[in-house]
Amino acid sequence: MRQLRGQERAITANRQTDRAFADAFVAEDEALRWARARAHEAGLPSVSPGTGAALRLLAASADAKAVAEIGTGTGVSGIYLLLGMRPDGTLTTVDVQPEHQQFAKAAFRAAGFAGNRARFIPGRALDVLPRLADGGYDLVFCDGDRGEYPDYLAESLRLLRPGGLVCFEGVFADGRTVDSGAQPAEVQRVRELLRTVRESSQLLPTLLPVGDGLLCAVRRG
Ligand SMILES: C[S@@+](CC[C@H](N)C(=O)[O-])C[C@H]1O[C@@H](n2cnc3c(N)ncnc32)[C@H](O)[C@@H]1O
Repeated sequence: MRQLRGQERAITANRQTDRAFADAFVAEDEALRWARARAHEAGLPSVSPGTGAALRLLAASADAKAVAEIGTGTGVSGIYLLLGMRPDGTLTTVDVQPEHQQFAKAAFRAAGFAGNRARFIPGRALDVLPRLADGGYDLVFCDGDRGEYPDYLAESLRLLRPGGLVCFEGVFADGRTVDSGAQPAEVQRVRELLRTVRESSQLLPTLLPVGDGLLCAVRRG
């Protein structure tokens, strides 16, 4: 392997330090720590504190009343979204594994959210999303199967109201998205998503370097 020179090493270290600093900037309470611990036990990734805080901020600035989430997991991202949403807002969250959703349900309760703040739908995203209302959502957060991200985009554009936001977690794919070596189909689908979002005249995008990369775009009015 090529040896890193001093300056390159310094840049790498600074980026890692900055990322860790941004994550440590976010204070997580007992409910979030509990949800993270359940994810860790199940071998499941959950959004980083920095990504969670970005989602909370986006939900708040969109004054979100209706949010759809693909990939409930154990509820880490869901807690952040609920914290940013209006107090009368509802999170509709989809996961193919109902046992993950049971943990999320308990985590939302521990975080102090009333039961009617979240609607849990078990099932595969591409089976469930077509049943959700056109234009009925202020924000759609995608954190399910990366190989399906371009399909989630098509569904999200239908679900979002004009001015609504779509976000995709993990678009760096642990550095594989920018790696010039051969990559699996899942990474190629993420690249396809990035191209489509960047070239769409319907969307105003940005790629936030939080966690494993959070691609966000506003659907133009
Ligand atoms: C990375 S985890 C989600 C973590 C969660 N967003 C959090 O931060 O706590 C991905 C979740 O997506 C679910 N999933 C995977 N493929 C799916 C699909 N096709 N449809 C719905 N859910 C899916 C998995 O069961 C898993 O719970």
